Amino acid sequence: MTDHHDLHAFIAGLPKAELHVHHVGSASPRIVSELAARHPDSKVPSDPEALADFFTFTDFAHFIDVYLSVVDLIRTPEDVRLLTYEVARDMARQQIRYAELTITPFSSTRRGIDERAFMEAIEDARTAAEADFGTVLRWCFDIPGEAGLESAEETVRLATTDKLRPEGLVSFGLGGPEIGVPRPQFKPYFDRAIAAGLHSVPHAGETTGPETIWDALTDLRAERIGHGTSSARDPKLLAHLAEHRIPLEVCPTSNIATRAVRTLDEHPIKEFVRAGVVVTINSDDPPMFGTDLNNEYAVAARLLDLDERGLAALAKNAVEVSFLEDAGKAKLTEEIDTYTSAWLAP
Ligand SMILES: Nc1ncnc2c1ncn2[C@@H]1O[C@H](CCC(=O)c2cccc(C(=O)O)c2)[C@@H](O)[C@H]1O
Ligand SMILES: [Zn+2]
Repeated sequence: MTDHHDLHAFIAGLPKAELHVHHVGSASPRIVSELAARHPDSKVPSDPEALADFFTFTDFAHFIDVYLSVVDLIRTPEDVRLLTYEVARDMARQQIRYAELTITPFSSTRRGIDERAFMEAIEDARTAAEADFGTVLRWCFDIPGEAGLESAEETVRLATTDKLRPEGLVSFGLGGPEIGVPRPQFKPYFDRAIAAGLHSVPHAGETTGPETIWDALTDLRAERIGHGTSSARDPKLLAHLAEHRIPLEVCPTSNIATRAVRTLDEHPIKEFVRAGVVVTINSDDPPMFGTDLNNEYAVAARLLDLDERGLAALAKNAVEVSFLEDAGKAKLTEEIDTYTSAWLAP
């Protein structure tokens, strides 16, 4: 029988991949303070206690409001580089070896950051982070759906224009509120992104019902679903996800923080696994939700009653369904196996 403490230590050292985590949403209090000090007119508090209070949400709309006030702290290419590089440092401390970071370039270009300088800043941070911390980063550019089709056009343009498209870009997403923002209207933009070789990974069924997830599959040709929480209400959908091996990017603590799910014990992750759906564990906007990826693995261990082997299997799921190249996948999978065997050796 593994005790609780040992399992936490195991998770902390386990090499991991994260597939659903937002760029701005990963700004830790340390990073926020640094940005707030550069831009003292911002309404974001820099004191950690006041920040924890600021990061307590009444509902999803309130969360997006607060999220945008942190977006407002990112004003120059240097801010973008600092944020990206420091996020990678925080990831490396948790043994995150690979991450697909969701970036909303529209939010930065519409606030006046030059598009080329933006791309250079994230790419420079990516290269430096890999060299300095050993964490491999890839990008998902997402449309902030509520900002309308203008944001969709701008995002797909930035993602598919040869002179702009960053080397690390692997996928195309859709985020923000779902209520009142039907998915099918984004089909032409996803078609263009997919034609340019990007993978489709929209958020769906986080704050709306299973129909949104069907739309994401049918119209946006989703290869993985961000959250997909409400699929638990549709057995046919669960069977479809399982049969076609469409993974769900599950973010348990996020769902509680934004009030998409009432309590962790009511989280449907167990139903997903029971239905044979591939699940991956993710942190979404970790400092805003008072969590990190290690804590999300601990939550998953509790909800799914997992031991070390079960946790290693979850970590390997994420590697397998990631958009990392095959050699990188094989290397990280082997690292997970080696670590787990060494940990369990008598
Ligand atoms: N749990 C989440 N679920 C969904 N999305 C999440 C989650 N966490 C973080 N996001 C991010 O929030 C952004 C939302 C930004 C947005 O709605 C908006 C609307 C109008 C104007 C502007 C602007 O910038 O001017 C932005 C998304 O693109 C996404 O990357
Ligand atoms: Zn998300």
